[in-house]
Amino acid sequence: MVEPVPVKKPVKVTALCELCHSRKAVMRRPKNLQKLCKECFYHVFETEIHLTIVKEKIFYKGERVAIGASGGKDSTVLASILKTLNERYNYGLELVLLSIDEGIVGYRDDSLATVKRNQVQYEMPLEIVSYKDLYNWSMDEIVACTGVRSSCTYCGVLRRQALDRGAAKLEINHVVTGHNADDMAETVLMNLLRGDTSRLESSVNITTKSSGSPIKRSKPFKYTYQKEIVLYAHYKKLDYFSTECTYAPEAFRGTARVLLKNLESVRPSCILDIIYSGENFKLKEKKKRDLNNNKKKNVKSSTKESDSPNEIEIRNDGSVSLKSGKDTKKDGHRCERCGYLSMNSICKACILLQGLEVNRPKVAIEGGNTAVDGAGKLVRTLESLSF
Ligand SMILES: Nc1ncnc2c1ncn2[C@@H]1O[C@H](COP(=O)(O)OP(=O)(O)OP(=O)(O)O)[C@@H](O)[C@H]1O
Repeated sequence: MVEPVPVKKPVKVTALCELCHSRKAVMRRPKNLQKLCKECFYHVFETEIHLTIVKEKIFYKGERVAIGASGGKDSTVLASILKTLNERYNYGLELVLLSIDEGIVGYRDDSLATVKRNQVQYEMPLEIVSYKDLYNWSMDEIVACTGVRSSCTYCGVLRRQALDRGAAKLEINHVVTGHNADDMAETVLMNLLRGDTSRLESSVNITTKSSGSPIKRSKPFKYTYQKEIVLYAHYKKLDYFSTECTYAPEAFRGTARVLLKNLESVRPSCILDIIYSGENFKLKEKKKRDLNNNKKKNVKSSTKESDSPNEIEIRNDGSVSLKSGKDTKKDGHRCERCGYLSMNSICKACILLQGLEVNRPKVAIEGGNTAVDGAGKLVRTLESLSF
């Protein structure tokens, strides 16, 4: 009997890193599928963020900067990398962690514990500002009053102001957040799909400001892929909190996220390409005016003009948008209710809070959770808000 010839298994050639050509590649870089070793990945990841900071002139030497620290992966990597770059390139920044406690039991209390550990790990001071102290409402109470569906709108408006107020308390004029390229591309897609061309134009700015506020907000991760942030945090063994917020993500953003993930899987560069398209989108002046006029017609529920300059718009997907009205003032004006800087006579946070106050006794009497999911109920809730 003839012995079978042993089949030689092909020798597995381990891929070498495409940058250093000497170390073993351990990953395919999500942005361009390049095979890289860990060290080269750290190098390109950190250098690209440094180049964005320099090119966009995000900081000036000696600036005091507050890092919006939620304890999640993005802001934890942001704190870690700003510490590294600040030391490596001598930016001369004074970095402070600024956390907002929205009052979401079982979520924010746990993530704040992470930020407190980060405070020690990165040797940065930490300031915590809570919704309850600022607004006398926690997010849990707000959701009990208005329902889950609009929670992101309330939380977003209140958080932006809370970050500004926290920074002002620290006498800091610049807040950086961990918003990344995926977040940017999602926002562009959402505005595009809604036909919200006026927002589309400004949604890709790397530095922004709330109306009337002296505090800048920047996004050093504007061109940084979420998957790379996760890989960096993983390889560097950073201490971060990975649980999703208890309340559902903004409904339409979730849809845009799924769409973006599908697009990314067939063409990784599409995230940057979408941002690039957003950056080059410019409205003609006449179009801008026409759009503003058309928007007024679409408003389903509006505040009394004499009482408040803002309007609430309920979109088809059930999400809520606050729009600036006619009574717009110049920078440096203060909200008539809370006294905080605002371009309108009443700031967006106060508009929302006033509506909530009307419903607070009802929630207390019913003693239960009035949270509702349906867009119809949300519309009724908003219609019942009086200003
Ligand atoms: N409670 C908070 N306190 C301070 N900053 C916050 C807070 N929540 C969000 N931010 C800032 O806004 C950025 C974007 O927040 P978002 O809610 O989209 O979370 P995310 O994409 O999961 O980010 P992260 O992973 O940092 O939590 C965060 O990276 C952080 O800089």
